[in-house]
Amino acid sequence: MSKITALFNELKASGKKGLIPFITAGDPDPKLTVELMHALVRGGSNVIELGVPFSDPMADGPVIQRSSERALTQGVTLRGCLEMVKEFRKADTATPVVLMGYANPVEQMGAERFATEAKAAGVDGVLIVDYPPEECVDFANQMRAAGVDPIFLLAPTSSPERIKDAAKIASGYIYYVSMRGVTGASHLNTQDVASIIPKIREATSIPIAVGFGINDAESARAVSKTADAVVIGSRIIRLLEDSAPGQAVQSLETFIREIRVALDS
Ligand SMILES: O=P(O)(O)OC[C@@H](O)[C@@H](O)c1c[nH]c2ccccc12
Repeated sequence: MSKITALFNELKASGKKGLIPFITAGDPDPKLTVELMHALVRGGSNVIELGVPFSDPMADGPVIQRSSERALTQGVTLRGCLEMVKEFRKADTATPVVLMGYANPVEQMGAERFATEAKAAGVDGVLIVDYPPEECVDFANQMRAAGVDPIFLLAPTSSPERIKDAAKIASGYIYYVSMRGVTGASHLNTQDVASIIPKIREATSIPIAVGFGINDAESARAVSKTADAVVIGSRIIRLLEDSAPGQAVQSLETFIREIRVALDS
């Protein structure tokens, strides 16, 4: 059983919901990423979604675009991201890490090689934004063969066929994007989310994480009523942008703890 699956089983058994924060590898400073990852865990995160910076992140809003640019300016590559996971694993072998990114860097490395190197570095899951489930059966199988969970996105616009395709090939969890548009939007409608999740559950028993537009304790708690886990990205990146130098790690831990408390209450 994969580490991600085991984690969701544990959460379910204890009646808890998963907290999945997103940070971009290398932002604000490549030297800080591993420390930020540990702060996320101390605050009560269950899975870390680590973004591989990319020059043309079409699914991302301005906040994560800026974050990606800052990381790229400092020379962060896919290999560099894998090095960071390796470094993180020296002190934390338990917390699942999901690498999130776009197809281009993965294709440059080659999917097979990527799968092996990701696994060797300690990556547990991969989410490639521009890989739709129906076109990625081989990719999903390659990842699974290497022991890495392939995670796919579903959206309000996903057809019943696509939901079925994703259910067939995904493992770990399915990522339901709460709304149309890009990351960092501010018009989350938790009622809409609540009405679609049962439809996905009809097609699959894989846990469902929901992201896009969750930016505080209240929205996290509301979404967690129907989802198995919540993903928070842009709000965290903004918090890192706004932190005084030297304060980022502590502010992040404090913010995550606040969300943890809300999810558990
Ligand atoms: O930023 P938000 O609205 O909190 O959404 C999560 C999101 O940032 C993270 O999961 C993510 C970052 N880039 C993505 C691209 C596609 C899907 C998801 C993502």
